[in-house]
Amino acid sequence: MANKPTTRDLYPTPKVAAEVTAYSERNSTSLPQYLVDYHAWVEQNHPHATYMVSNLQAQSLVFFARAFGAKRILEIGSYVGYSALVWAHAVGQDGKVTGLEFSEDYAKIAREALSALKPEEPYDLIFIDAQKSGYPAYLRDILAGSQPASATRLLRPGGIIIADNVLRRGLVADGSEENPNWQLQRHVVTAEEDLVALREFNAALAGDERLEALLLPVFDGVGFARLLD
Ligand SMILES: C[S@@+](CC[C@H](N)C(=O)[O-])C[C@H]1O[C@@H](n2cnc3c(N)ncnc32)[C@H](O)[C@@H]1O
Repeated sequence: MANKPTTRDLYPTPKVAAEVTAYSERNSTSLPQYLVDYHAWVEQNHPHATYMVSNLQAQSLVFFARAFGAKRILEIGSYVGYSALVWAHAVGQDGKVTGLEFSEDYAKIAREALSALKPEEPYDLIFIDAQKSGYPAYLRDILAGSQPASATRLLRPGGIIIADNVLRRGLVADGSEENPNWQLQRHVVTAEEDLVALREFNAALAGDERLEALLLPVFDGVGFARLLD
């Protein structure tokens, strides 16, 4: 019996993959026009526009947030606020979104900000989309800050963690030189320390008994976890 096709067999050329993405975007619930316009404006005016999630990924984030019933969202890594606006759209007027973004010495500032956060109510969803080498520390801080007995938890029981870019063009799973992205992307997109940190993060997500985890090979790799306690 033939094996099920892999992602590469399913979308074997960049053109097919682009058509599939555009088709999926058209056949998913639309984003409001102001979000699409803001994304396009950032693409035209900011040098690091590729930092942003795509519009299709934004559509998926809105869907997940609403399906999870998330009303209070913490985002680590906001850049110029596109995904924060997307979360705000997802949660609506009675929701709350907190975005963390650094200027200098970011990891330290963000970790301090994260540790200093004492929300009146725990968050329902935490989105990690910041400096990749910090992912294991963010996860440790989230778990330490969400102890079952604690009166001021960061993430509620049953709360969701979503982490972006956890596969880094496949280099996290296959960091060998045979991976064509090794030459192409390694020095542009990611550093070896990022790959090491992302492997540690993915293993921690899957291995922690307080979490139920799912790593989806969509976009640049999206890690999901549900906090059980
Ligand atoms: C991939 S971009 C975020 C993109 C944004 N989530 C979006 O989709 O529109 C990552 C951002 O995280 C910021 N950053 C990196 N490490 C951070 C940290 N430890 N705390 C807060 N912000 C951080 C960077 O300045 C950068 O703007």
